[in-house]
Amino acid sequence: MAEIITPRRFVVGYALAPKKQQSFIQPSLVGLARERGIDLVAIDASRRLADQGPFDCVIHKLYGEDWKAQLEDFEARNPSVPIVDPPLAIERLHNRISMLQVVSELEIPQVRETIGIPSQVVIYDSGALSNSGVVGALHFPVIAKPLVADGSAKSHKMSLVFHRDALLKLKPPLVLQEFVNHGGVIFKVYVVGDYVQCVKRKSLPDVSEEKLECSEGSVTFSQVSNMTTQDPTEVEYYMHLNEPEMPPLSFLTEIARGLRQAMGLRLFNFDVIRDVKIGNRYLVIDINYFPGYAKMPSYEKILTDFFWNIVYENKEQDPGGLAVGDNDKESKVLVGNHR
Ligand SMILES: Nc1ncnc2c1ncn2[C@@H]1O[C@H](COP(=O)(O)OP(=O)(O)OP(=O)(O)O)[C@@H](O)[C@H]1O
Ligand SMILES: O=P(O)(O)O[C@H]1[C@H](OP(=O)(O)O)[C@@H](OP(=O)(O)O)[C@@H](O)[C@@H](O)[C@@H]1OP(=O)(O)O
Ligand SMILES: [Mg+2]
Ligand SMILES: [Mg+2]
Repeated sequence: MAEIITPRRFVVGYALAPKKQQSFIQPSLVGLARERGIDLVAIDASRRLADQGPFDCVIHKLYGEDWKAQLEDFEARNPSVPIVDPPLAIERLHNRISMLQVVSELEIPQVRETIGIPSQVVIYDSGALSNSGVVGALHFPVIAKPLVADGSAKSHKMSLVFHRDALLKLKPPLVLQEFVNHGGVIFKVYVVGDYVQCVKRKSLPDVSEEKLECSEGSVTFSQVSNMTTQDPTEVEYYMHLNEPEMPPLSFLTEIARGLRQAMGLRLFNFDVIRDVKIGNRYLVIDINYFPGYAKMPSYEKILTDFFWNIVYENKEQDPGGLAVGDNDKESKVLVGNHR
């Protein structure tokens, strides 16, 4: 009698905060993954991880020592199950200094375009805010960013500071980063393993020397690139978003590859601005772990391919089952507008 071989199914366990789960785990993603033999299963973070599963891969974006300990325990018991990504590697992105350090250390060809980070200083205590030795070399305006980037609303609250005296009311620990005029547009570069996609987003408008002189103190803002508006006066602004040229794809791909390797991370995005004074000078200003992928066109296919590659590569040698779907290992790059 002929033997019936049932295609092997894989389970990707996900541990995400409720808001992230709602935006990322869309029925369209769950459905496409299911068709390719991958079941996405929620992990209950309030229960012991090692008691859940079995999983062929774990993806996660949760903070705190408890969760880290859960992952360590799980890894010790299931050494062959990939955890995407290692908590230690993710932690580098929870501090805005260590986050950008890796950009300064990138070793990529910089022939026509160059990459760097804005000048910045870290401030641990209020005294340093009035210390010329610390803030004296900064060119204003500057952006004051909370040092810690832990996903809280507080960690996204920033101030654009026009003059030195306005620094005194800020609450350390923070990073003072020079504001670089960049034409009001940022490029968000999404990385999913080998895959790279760049979208344009709204940013803060440029600050002219005249505006700097007549502006007082500072203004606060939060997550400006995620803001949508109904205001008709901004319609014109949005139309201009289509105008700026994208950075060259090959250049962004090189940066993405360099960052991926240096950080040991597969799921992240980075924000890039182009210095208006030096047209081919690009600056990385932010790197985010497991960003809002659902805002990326075709995210379902991109993420399903990613999961498939991980579980298939891991189980290729496994005699216990037969995998389904196609294994597309090619690195892809796509450029488009924010949907
Ligand atoms: N050095 C800079 N020069 C000019 N604009 C900047 C600079 N740093 C930040 N910005 C602007 O401020 C916004 C917020 O900064 P940043 O990306 O560091 O914050 P975030 O809260 O971590 O953002 P995200 O929501 O992407 O995590 C940027 O999207 C950009 O519009
Ligand atoms: O949902 P989360 O809480 O993870 O929010 C992340 C948000 O994704 P979302 O669009 O799904 O809200 C990201 O947006 P894009 O860069 O893709 O625009 C970015 O703002 C991250 O910094 C946020 O992560 P956090 O820094 O707060 O940890
Ligand atoms: Mg950002
Ligand atoms: Mg960020």
